[in-house]
Amino acid sequence: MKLCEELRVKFDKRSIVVTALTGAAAVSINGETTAKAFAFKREVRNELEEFKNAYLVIVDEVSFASVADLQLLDEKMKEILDRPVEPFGGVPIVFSGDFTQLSPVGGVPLYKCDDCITWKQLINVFMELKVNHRFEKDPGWGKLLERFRDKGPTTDEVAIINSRVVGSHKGPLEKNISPDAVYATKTNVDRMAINDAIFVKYLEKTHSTDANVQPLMHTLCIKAGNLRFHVRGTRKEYHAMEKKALDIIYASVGEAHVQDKTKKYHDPLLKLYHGRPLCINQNEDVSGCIANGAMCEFRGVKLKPGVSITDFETILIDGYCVNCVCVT
Ligand SMILES: Nc1ncnc2c1ncn2[C@@H]1O[C@H](COP(=O)(O)OP(=O)(O)OP(=O)(O)O)[C@@H](O)[C@H]1O
Repeated sequence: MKLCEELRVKFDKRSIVVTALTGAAAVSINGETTAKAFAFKREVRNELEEFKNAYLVIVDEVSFASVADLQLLDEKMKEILDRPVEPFGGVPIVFSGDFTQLSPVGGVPLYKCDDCITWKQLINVFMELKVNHRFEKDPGWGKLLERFRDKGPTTDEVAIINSRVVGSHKGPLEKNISPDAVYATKTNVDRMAINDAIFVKYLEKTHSTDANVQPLMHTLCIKAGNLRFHVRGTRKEYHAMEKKALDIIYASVGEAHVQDKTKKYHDPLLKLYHGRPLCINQNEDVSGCIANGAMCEFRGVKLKPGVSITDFETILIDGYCVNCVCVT
């Protein structure tokens, strides 16, 4: 920016359009999602003025882009920049990413389509970064992961990886693991089980099993109040559930199982305490870091008008008394 000032070249917030395919990736580079910057989900308004000084676009985590995404980017950039013939509206793009990481959800990955002109014919420079800075303090582990990525691990390497599994007979003890360690799970059901176990451990340390002791206010469960079941064979018939069925759902069913009509997942019983790490699941304000996949921590809830703490009920979780509020 300083250099542009010196050269008297206009530099504004659209001179370099910093984007990433996912909200979480966009947050980590102080950018926005590619979809938001280039109107993937809406009509193009008159945005030429805003983008007239754009001379570079960055699209990070390109492995998440499908062939359709790239074609849409090409179309939208042509339309926004009012240059319908020039590929991507004539603005150079830097795509960065690693195709051995995650692929697009429900689309064809770019490397699988030979007819994708926007990808196969328009890329004119390819740079591979070969220095791995991430593992500077543990180069042996870095090399092992590199081989894992390229060819798959050897038998000896599998043994080394397994020796680091927490809870295994050879691996480190749970008490020696840093409190900010994160779990990697294969499925959402595994994630739910770990989250529930962490919550119960927290209750063991902080809560009472005595019904006469007032539950602590730093912990709160939020219960979905309008759970109904869909009558099989009908399109729109829903029935209320009996208390017994509801209790089973609150106790044993989680966000990985419950979808609403719009296919969004919901936890029937959200278990929260002050400081609990959470993952945001919507792109609310990507430039303000409130983006899908970004981490945050629970500080408190804003009750709806007309609801107060006198509406809290006490529920039992593994025998511990916990505050709960119902949302409908
Ligand atoms: N040139 C460099 N000198 C020193 N450290 C660096 C350099 N480049 C990157 N790093 C460090 O290496 C780590 C990984 O960098 P970065 O997140 O940019 O890599 P990446 O390839 O984009 O990773 P990902 O695959 O997760 O997107 C970071 O901790 C970063 O600070």
